[in-house]
Amino acid sequence: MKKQVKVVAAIIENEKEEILCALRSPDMSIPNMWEFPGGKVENGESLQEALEREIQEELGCSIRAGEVFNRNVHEYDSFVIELIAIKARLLEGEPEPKEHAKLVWLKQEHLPSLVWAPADIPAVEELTPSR
Ligand SMILES: Nc1nc2c([nH]c(=O)n2[C@H]2C[C@H](O)[C@@H](COP(=O)(O)OP(=O)(O)OP(=O)(O)O)O2)c(=O)[nH]1
Repeated sequence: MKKQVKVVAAIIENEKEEILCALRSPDMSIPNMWEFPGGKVENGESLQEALEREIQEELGCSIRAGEVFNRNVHEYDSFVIELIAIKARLLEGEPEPKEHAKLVWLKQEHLPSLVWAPADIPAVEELTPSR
């Protein structure tokens, strides 16, 4: 059976109504694809705790994680991911790409212009206005 992972990902919006998008670096798994920053939930953590920890580690800023926005189960070649996208707001600091190749802030309608990790497509579609 394929390994199962539970991953939380942050949908962080700034005051210009732009959303933070992160490019996975060539040496990460699922390389060179865009994602919402986050990572795996560890044993004993709530979804919100996991997300707040991952963002501090990866982007060096603090957030407050809010409600779940989208949940999607996606089967990759070597594992199955449950991706849980959670709305979050910045509390302190500016996001810095400590592990990612690049960070960009994009308006919701421009999100589909990026090449997203396949597991993220439902969350991107839910965020994107239909016209
Ligand atoms: N963080 C994040 N990971 C995603 C998204 N979409 C998606 O398919 N993934 C995949 C990529 C990775 O295989 C996995 C998350 O692992 P990770 O490497 O970012 O998290 P981590 O820091 O906890 O993992 P590790 O390197 O310590 O093992 O989920 C997404 O939107 N955000």
